[in-house]
Amino acid sequence: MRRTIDPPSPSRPTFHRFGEGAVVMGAHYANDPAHGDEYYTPRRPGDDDPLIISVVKLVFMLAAVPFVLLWRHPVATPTIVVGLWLLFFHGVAFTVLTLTLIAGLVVWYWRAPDSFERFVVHQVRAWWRRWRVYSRGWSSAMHMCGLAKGWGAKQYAPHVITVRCDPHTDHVRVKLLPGQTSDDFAARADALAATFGALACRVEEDKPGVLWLRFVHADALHEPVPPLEPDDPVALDALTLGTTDTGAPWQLGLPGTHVLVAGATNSGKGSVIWSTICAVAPAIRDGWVQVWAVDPKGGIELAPGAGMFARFAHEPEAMVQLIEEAAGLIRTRADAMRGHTRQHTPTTRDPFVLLIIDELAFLTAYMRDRALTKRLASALSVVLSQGRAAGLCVLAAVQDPRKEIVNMRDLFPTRIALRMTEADQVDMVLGDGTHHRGAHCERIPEHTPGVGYVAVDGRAEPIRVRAAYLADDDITTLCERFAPHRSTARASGGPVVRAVSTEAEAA
Ligand SMILES: Nc1ncnc2c1ncn2[C@@H]1O[C@H](COP(=O)(O)OP(=O)(O)OP(=O)(O)O)[C@@H](O)[C@H]1O
Repeated sequence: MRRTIDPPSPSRPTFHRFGEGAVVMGAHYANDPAHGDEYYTPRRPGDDDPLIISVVKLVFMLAAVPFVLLWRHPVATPTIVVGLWLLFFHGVAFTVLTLTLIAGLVVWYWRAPDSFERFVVHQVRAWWRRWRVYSRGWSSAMHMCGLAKGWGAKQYAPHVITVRCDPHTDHVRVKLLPGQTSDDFAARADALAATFGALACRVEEDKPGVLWLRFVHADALHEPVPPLEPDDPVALDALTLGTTDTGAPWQLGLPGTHVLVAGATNSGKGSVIWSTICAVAPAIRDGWVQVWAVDPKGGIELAPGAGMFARFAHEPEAMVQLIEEAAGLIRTRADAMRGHTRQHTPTTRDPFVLLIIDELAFLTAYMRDRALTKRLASALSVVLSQGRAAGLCVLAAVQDPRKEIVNMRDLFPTRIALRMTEADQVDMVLGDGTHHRGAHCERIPEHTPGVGYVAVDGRAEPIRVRAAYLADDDITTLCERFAPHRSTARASGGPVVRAVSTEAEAA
């Protein structure tokens, strides 16, 4: 016959020592195999609290309910609370109107998050930043940065006109004090950035007496830009090569200019070259743009794209020959154009030529053969001085922009400065005063290759950009998609042969 043991009263827990049975709180059965499996019913802590503690706990639990609801139902809870509050204090009509407005905002955010962000989130952030940052401490910040002025007993600070925000930058439009110039602010840019807790402050003149202070809080160019799908048909005067730090596309025009890309080793000069080739690729396929490529680094950088090139040379003699050919083409075109037109129009019979020279300094300064150097200098001066009108654009990369290395620097109207080793190289590339106006190329981190500054016509301040990056696979894909038909370009140091254009083929 089985013996039963009555459970003890829950209000009076029984404790046992190990060996005698399990020590548990609450109902207990002795660990006696003769009476079946041991079990116990654990009691929740606090069951035996005095009344006052239980009441306090209950109050805390009730106070936590709204937070728990908000946590679990972040949209429904505030909607119901706001709805009830409106209904109670403002009546039905107002409640319906407000809830409709809120629902409209929710739908806007859901259907078009980009425009919602631009017109609502950024606007609210701008109001907040203006009130919190650019109003309260503004005068004292200007004073501390040496940008306030005194007249008699009074002190004056520049006036904030507008504040705009995007995810990375605060744009503050400021009216200068009499006697101030944008250079005064540019000289204090680092101090302004530190005062307002920004990574950098860029100063841009808006109109006389008014400027924009761009306080950069996060680097919009931190992440690499993936390869960009080229426009088809190609617009040669607005090729998209990457992105600017405002998120806008970085566009470059080739007709009527030559482009110099300067940057230390591994600064990403190759990415500017490949982004340009990618942007003109559909026109290469269609035959009205040709790429002639010169790669003094033994063909390593440009060889993967040889299938896209009408000419390709990487041996000293062949490279000089190729540039002489370009000079010859320019002379022929100039003869044909004289008296008819002043600007070349590209066609498949007479295509626009993009002459790419990777590491120009090798050709101009480091080539040992003096005869070749002389031939090169003469051909290059024709190409750079007369090529623009004749439908030829030189895109050249250089590591060292010093005058003695690139003595033809001034013949490149468009310049791109990537990461540099020294601050004084910036003005050599982008022009006097650009470093002072914010093009701090020596501060570009090594881990962001492809980031640089570009001087833009009509704007005193350089813009910060990042070129799209094409990995080897992307270049292979590009060649497969856009190589011109029956290209006869060869990756060799020997003579190079013109690619057959579509129109010429048809003929
Ligand atoms: N735009 C870019 N975005 C991300 N990574 C890049 C970009 N451009 C280059 N890189 C990376 O940086 C490395 C060096 O780039 P690249 O060869 O273009 O530099 P470079 O300036 O031409 O150097 P060098 O003068 O030594 O030839 C590349 O292998 C690539 O990994």
